[in-house]
Amino acid sequence: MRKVNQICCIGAGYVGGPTMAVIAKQCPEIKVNVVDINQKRIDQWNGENLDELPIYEPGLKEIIGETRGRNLFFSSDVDTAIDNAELIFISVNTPTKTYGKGKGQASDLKYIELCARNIAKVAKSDKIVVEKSTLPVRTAEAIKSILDNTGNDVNFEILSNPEFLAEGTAVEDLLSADRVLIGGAETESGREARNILSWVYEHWLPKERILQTNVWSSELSKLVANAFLAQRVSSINSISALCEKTDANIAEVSRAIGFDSRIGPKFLSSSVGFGGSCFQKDILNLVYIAKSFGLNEVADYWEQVIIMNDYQKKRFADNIVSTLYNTVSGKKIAFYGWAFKKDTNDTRESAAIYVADLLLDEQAEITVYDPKVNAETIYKDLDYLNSRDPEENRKLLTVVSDPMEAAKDAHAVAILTEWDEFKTLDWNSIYNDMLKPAFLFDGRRILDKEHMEEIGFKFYKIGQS
Ligand SMILES: NC(=O)C1=CN([C@@H]2O[C@H](COP(=O)(O)OP(=O)(O)OC[C@H]3O[C@@H](n4cnc5c(N)ncnc54)[C@H](O)[C@@H]3O)[C@@H](O)[C@H]2O)C=CC1
Ligand SMILES: O=C(O)[C@H]1O[C@H](OP(=O)(O)OP(=O)(O)OC[C@H]2O[C@@H](n3ccc(=O)[nH]c3=O)[C@H](O)[C@@H]2O)[C@H](O)[C@@H](O)[C@@H]1O
Repeated sequence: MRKVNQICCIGAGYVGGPTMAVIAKQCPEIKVNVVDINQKRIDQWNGENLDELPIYEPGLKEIIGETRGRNLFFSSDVDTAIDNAELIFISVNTPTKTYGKGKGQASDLKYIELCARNIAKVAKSDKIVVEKSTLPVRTAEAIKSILDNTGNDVNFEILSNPEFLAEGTAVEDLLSADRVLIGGAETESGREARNILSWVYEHWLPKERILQTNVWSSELSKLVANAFLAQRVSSINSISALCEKTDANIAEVSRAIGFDSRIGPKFLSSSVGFGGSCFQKDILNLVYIAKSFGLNEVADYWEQVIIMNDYQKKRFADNIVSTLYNTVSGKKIAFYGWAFKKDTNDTRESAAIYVADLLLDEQAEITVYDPKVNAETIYKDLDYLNSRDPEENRKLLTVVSDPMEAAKDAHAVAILTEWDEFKTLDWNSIYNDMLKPAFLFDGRRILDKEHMEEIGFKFYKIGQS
């Protein structure tokens, strides 16, 4: 079987960086070039200080330390990397469109198309092009058409190889993936290409976990996997609202249903709402695709997952306002956490952004503490919503590097991210430093209600009355 010596990955982001680092670690004989047009990001990947990589993921800096300069290279020289590689991963962003047809729902494929055109322009020898980005079903057709019609008469084989890692556990997820999915054409060259990609993963994963399908099943499965995962979160969050009205406890309900092996215990933690760059984007894309085929009932069914998630974020913010005597104007509210989940510095679509925005509309004064997210990112997230002048955002919201400072003289503390360190804060001191009554809103269910009430807090925990 043919093997490959050089791999290139276009896109050095949350997927490209960790995925290629793990491939480089597990396949020392393969040279892996990760390229990006964002020079700043490349410089950060190449930086001396491994604590300042552009992406924070547990275990990542150790792997970068081991492989960078050995068989893992980061560069902005996209063309040379394409030219040298036999296998090219496309791992660029595919955000929701913000303009034109499909605005607000369809995926924006302009970066994908640019990559395809770049490959077509540069390639002088046969290439296997791998869709690593999450793409609408049948995108491979468009990529193939661009490559075949504008190329230099070389043969391109397109594979779909969606990524299933979750942020915060990316390295672990890559090293012991539940499965790797490879979709390819049912032709001799298609099968050969699939086997070559499978060989890369077989360096560390058992062959039974490497699934091969046709391209369209692979592309669609990625959207469906995210839709099913998000649906579980919205389902349990819908029930959290009911628990708060009925004295049932969402943790007990989750546990009780999760014991059923057909349901299973994972992804049943009620929260302030799911965030992250992909759940919402991928479901909206699924909704758009269904609509474009006239499948309106299918589209409505999945759209409800997003509607429920928006409701959960709004419910949390509304509850803060109504509990604080129906006004938060001029009141200091401390936000613990801004990232969309623990162990990542990623804030894309984080529930915290939307909760903050709703409270800022009510003229609250918010002070944010997050162990991994900086002020620049937080302001960028808020400004992006365009709800008020950027100066107003900076006036009403401050960012601090100490949780005690955030809580000082606050009317309320709200937990937006489940960082482990929040569980062991000195909650007695926090209580003492706050105005009374001191309100505590646990949007991640990480604190013990009885204990917090013993300290003196007026405590609200999502999914529990
Ligand atoms: N973030 C995650 O946990 C996961 C993301 N995905 C999917 O993977 C894809 C990438 O996501 P992320 O890594 O989070 O995005 P990201 O935004 O972190 O990284 C994408 C990178 O691609 C670069 N880029 C864009 N166009 C380029 C071009 N023409 N040439 C070279 N570089 C270019 C950008 O500068 C950026 O650094 C998306 O389709 C996403 O849906 C899939 C699984 C997990
Ligand atoms: O395509 C993607 O981008 C990735 O999306 C998710 O990964 P990620 O968004 O990084 O993180 P998750 O652990 O799935 O969490 C997503 C959101 O749901 C929330 N969540 C998760 C689980 C849960 O029980 N409750 C809950 O509120 C999290 O706090 C977070 O805000 C999927 O889990 C990955 O398999 C997928 O590859």
